[in-house]
Amino acid sequence: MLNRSKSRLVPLKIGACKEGRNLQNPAHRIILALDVPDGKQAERLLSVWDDGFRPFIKVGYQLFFRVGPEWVARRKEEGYPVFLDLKLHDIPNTVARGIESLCRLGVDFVTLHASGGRRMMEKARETVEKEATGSRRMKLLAVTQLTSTDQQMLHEELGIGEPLGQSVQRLAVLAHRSGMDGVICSGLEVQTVKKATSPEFLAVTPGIRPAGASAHDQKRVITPDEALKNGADYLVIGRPITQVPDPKKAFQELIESIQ
Ligand SMILES: O=c1ccn([C@@H]2O[C@H](COP(=O)(O)O)[C@@H](O)[C@H]2O)c(=O)[nH]1
Repeated sequence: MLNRSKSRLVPLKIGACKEGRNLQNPAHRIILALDVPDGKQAERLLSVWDDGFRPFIKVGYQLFFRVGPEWVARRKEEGYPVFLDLKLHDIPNTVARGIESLCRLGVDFVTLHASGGRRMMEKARETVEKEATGSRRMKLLAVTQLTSTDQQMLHEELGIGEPLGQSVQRLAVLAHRSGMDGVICSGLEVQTVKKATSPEFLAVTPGIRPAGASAHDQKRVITPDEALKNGADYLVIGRPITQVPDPKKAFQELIESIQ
């Protein structure tokens, strides 16, 4: 439960996060994107793991705008590691104040756009430091270029002239220098990102597709196995698990493909 004894929500005990999870276990490297319309459907999906296993869950716009922070806080209370994928992007002060509110939920990861710039990211980092409880601090991940962006879109729609790989690398370096804990990038770019920053700098990779699966709207896709071989720390996977008749089986097959 949320502790409301003071005037604000007190962070809940963390069930698991990178430090608390055994990353030798491939199941702990998968982050399940809970892109479903409401809390009931999300809970039904999570209930397939009736053996006590708590997958790392990612809550994005669709679910968060429907269920709100209390639902997220409850999942933390139940022991789910939580990645809140809100991709914050605004003036530094507004992002910092938003981060301040999110820190109270005790979630593990939050995203913001690296293209918001150095000052925005630095202020976000200062805020999570200030709000940290004990050794526990929410981690900040900066989105480099969305995995739905390809070279043509980068040039023609976003007006960015540099090659896509170079843009990802440049934003990753900026994020690293601005105090971020890691980036969101494609599994195709992990080696470049780690080389340009540090091996400890987290590479969290969406756009994961088992061989032969539909890419949907993703452009820079890679198989789970290849992403891990490239050094990805976590694989974000949604539709290949959530949009199939047997999500537990799909999850299990993904794990087997990377073991
Ligand atoms: O660059 C990005 C940043 C975030 N995402 C999110 O990851 C999942 C991917 O879902 P799939 O169904 O496996 O494609 C989704 O929630 C995105 O919002 C991303 O794909 N790319």
